[in-house]
Amino acid sequence: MAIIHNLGFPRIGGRRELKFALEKYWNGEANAEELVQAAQARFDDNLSRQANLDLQPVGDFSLYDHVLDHIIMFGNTPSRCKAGDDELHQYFRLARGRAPHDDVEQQVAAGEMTKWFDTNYHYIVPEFTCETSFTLNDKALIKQIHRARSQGFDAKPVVIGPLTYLSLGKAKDNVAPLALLEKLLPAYLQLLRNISRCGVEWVQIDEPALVTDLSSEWQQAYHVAYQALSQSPVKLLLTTYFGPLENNLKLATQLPVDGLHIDAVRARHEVETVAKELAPHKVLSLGVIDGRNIWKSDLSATLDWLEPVARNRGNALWIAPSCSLLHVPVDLNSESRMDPEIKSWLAFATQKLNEVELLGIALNKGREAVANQLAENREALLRRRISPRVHNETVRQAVAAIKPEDLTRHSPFSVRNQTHKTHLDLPLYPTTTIGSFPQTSQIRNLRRERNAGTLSVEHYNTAIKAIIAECIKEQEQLGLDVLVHGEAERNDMVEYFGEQLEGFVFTQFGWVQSYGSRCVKPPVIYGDVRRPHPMTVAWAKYAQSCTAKPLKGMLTGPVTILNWSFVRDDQPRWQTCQQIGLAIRDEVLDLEKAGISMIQIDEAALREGLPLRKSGWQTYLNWAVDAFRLSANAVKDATQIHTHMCYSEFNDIIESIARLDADVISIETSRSDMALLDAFNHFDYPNQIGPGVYDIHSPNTPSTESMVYLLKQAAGKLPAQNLWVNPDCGLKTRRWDEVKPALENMVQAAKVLRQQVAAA
Ligand SMILES: Nc1nc2c(c(=O)[nH]1)N[C@@H](CNc1ccc(C(=O)N[C@@H](CCC(=O)N[C@@H](CCC(=O)N[C@@H](CCC(=O)O)C(=O)O)C(=O)O)C(=O)O)cc1)CN2
Ligand code: MET
Ligand SMILES: [Zn+2]
Repeated sequence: MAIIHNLGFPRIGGRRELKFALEKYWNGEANAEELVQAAQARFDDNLSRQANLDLQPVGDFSLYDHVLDHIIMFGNTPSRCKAGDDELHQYFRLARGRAPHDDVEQQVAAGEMTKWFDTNYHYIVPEFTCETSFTLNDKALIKQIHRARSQGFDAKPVVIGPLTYLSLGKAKDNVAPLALLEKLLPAYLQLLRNISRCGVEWVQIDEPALVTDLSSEWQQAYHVAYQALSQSPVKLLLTTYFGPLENNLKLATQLPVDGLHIDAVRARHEVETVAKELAPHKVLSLGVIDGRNIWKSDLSATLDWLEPVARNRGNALWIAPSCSLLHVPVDLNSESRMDPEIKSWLAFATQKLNEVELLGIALNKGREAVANQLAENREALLRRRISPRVHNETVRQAVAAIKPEDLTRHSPFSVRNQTHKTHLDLPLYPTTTIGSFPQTSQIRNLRRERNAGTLSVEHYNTAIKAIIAECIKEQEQLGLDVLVHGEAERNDMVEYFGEQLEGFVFTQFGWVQSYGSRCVKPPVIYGDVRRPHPMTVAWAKYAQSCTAKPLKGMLTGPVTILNWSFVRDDQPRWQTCQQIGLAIRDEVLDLEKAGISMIQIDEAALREGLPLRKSGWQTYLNWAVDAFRLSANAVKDATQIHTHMCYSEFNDIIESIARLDADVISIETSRSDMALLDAFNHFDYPNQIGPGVYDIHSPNTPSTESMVYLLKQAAGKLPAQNLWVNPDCGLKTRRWDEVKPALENMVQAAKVLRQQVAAA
């Protein structure tokens, strides 16, 4: 009998119930008890949606972030967050720099956030020092296990494994995270003992780091760790996902655990080898349904290869989605407005579990038992394959006509830079922002009413124009040098473009958690991409008409649109990216024609698209950078191209960053004390850079002094005439009463630096 299970379920809720509960709590509109109640309702609902599985994951649920939960669980909370002993307050201080009702003295620097492997999910980075020690505090997890079991579920706790946990963290001094393993293992062993006492048989221990490049030291540490954990009274399912094991395959199959889960979507080619290497008494869990995309699986094709594996493995075969379903929306059935043809090609989390269930029945009872469902599935896939809506000959021809010179600016940067100096008339340390200004509830309500049809498009547009005019006025009053229109008309920097491009569909409720309470609705790219009409030109023109200062046109780049969408799986990603690149190129040229002299093309997701293994990097970077260049480089010398990237660890890809050849790049650096600029320094990066001087993810106000300090650091690493002054990222998640004092201080910081240069 094959066992069916799941690795994790989205926790934010199909209607983002958890988001709204969190934000109410943070704003003081709800108390802790109400927050906990809302969270329990989500927890219960998630379990009931997984009732048909043999085992239900527990511990995948989290109030904010599951890595943060582990930081708390292992007593790894940084001391700055510990004022008072309220654990929930400590939790949110580390998450976002403050707890509800914290006064200024209690506010702290939030924990650094970074991307969870190659996803658009962000986790809070564990902090390690030589002093770090671990004390187990597993109340929260144990409570969840009891809650699930008391409702009759066969709870399978999900825990991040010790080595992945250590590899996710960051050393705050010269400690080597691996040196902490010895101190960490007793806490893990105690945790597993406590879990066992709840009556649990299996624990899913996640080690996705096993699909990344590991040094021999780290490989060796896996032996040490799992030898120690083999004393655990519960059975361990060592769980890997997001890619093939490659040179870690032998290691993973030999560790003394009771079972191994592999991503049989991204590592389909390793299934037979793993099945052979893994001792026959061990459980082999195959992640056969793609947890990273929203297409229906080809169930019959899966069964074709799965049945022989199942026959050989007997009772020791489990099946599941490839990874946690955190990265896909909850339920396709909520999409009442979606084109029915396209909808029939898709599966969200709930539907994916249904697919796992069907495969389980087919394996256990024979395909006849689900013959109708299999036939329906085949039919849907066939219709998708032959649908005329997927192919567009005009797009194919435009792509075929791309010439190498289309990717290159007319003149090199040094020449363009001179032109910009004469045309743009900017001070030293020019100040600007990254694009978005607060997305107030007024803006969101306008959009909701427009979507509901209770507000006409004209009225909506008029209202948004007024907001843009107001935003421009605020920026002028703040004394910023280069203005933006503020992105009020955009629901999201990717979805907004997806809604206007052919080849995309968008959802109503396809929410995916990005970090904490923040969600995105990734659009679905199902066909060839074409831009039927300009997407941003009218707004940019209007905004420029409101001011004599230069205004940056604001676009999202092809790589970021690709990486933050659900992408078609019937052609290589680079081809889709190239098509998007052409669409954005058209938009760039239309903006230029409309008199916009600075155009920012955000590539926030360039880095996160890197394959997990270094061996795949160069190929990706080649086509990704080319797609950006295709979109950006048709402009005249006089036009200044900006780009923006957040979470910018650039040391290892600086050559590709330089090859983008953007005139100005703004990057996230404030949480890392400008250390990220070293790459630009060592490389002698010639173009201009705006290192972010304050962290926009925290509601706290940055002081002028803190920003002067950071700018001086920057000026020590790069020539002052190349530096811009801007926040780390867009301001859409902040309130105006947070943004105004922060930008006031930022403009002041630039003035201080200019005065110091003048005095020198
Ligand atoms: N795609 C993407 N990925 C990204 C980023 C990004 O900006 N986009 N940035 C980084 C992550 N940062 C992020 C920062 C902010 C938000 C964010 O603010 N998301 C919004 C949703 C944005 C959205 O689509 N809003 C819609 C829906 C509005 C809405 O909720 N309407 C309510 C009205 C109530 C209200 O919000 O006041 C309703 O219909 O009930 C709109 O503006 O139209 C949120 O969670 O709140 C997400 C990610 C990295 N990955
Ligand atoms: N222009 C965008 C903004 O300011 C860039 C955000 S990068 C996640 O919101
Ligand atoms: Zn950003």
